[in-house]
Amino acid sequence: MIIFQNVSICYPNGTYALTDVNLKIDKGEFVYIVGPSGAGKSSLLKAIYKEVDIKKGQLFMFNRNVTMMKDREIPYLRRQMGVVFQDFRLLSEKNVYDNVAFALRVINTPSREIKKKVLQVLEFVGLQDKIKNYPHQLSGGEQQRVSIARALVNQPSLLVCDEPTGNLDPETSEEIMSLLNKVNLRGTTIVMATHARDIVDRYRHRVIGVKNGKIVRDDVKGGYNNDF
Ligand SMILES: Nc1ncnc2c1ncn2[C@@H]1O[C@H](COP(=O)(O)OP(=O)(O)OP(=O)(O)O)[C@@H](O)[C@H]1O
Repeated sequence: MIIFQNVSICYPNGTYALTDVNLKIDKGEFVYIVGPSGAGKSSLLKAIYKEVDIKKGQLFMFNRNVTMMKDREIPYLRRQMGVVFQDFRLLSEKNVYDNVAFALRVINTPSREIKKKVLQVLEFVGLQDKIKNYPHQLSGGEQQRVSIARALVNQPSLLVCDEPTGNLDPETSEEIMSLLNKVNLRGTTIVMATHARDIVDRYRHRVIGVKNGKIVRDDVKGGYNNDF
């Protein structure tokens, strides 16, 4: 599903965030990206959702070479994935229903289909009773559920999560993790950058360690460890 071949990423100011990264992620996998602050975890995710250019190497996604993809093609690629951030990034002036529906409206989905899909996904994340609430009327965990619902409403095969539990207390983080596990069990591939040692140790999945822009470990069902 995702193949990095000797990928390097360099920001406009000359900082190399990834150098010569080789990585293959198969359909259906759940992969943690771990590593110290500034290691390149978010940059690796940004390469996947095409927010940064690839300086060197090749990136293949969904059986396509997307390395030099034209800007106008990027929205079509992004429709095949959902992205979840630490800070939720909800639209504060829209209620739960409209935050989720927005993702479908921008691609001109018929309104009857929007209603069906939005209600289904909100039930899946357990927010069917809060559809009229605004983000400020929700807890952090509920806001993250809305952002997961928004990421999933278009039924993507890939979910990219950048520190999805970074702003949540341990108990709420557990709830979000069990939701993400449920998503993965339905067949969605998940790539998740995290600093949450407890979570990586408790919900065992493949662990990729990044340090100084390089992959330094890749363990099947590994724990967090300190020595990356
Ligand atoms: N927009 C940018 N412009 C220039 N350099 C950047 C930019 N974004 C990140 N960097 C640099 O790229 C490197 C990798 O950053 P990245 O955000 O990918 O790390 P990270 O592992 O996600 O860190 P954290 O755990 O703190 O979020 C760092 O040296 C960072 O300073």
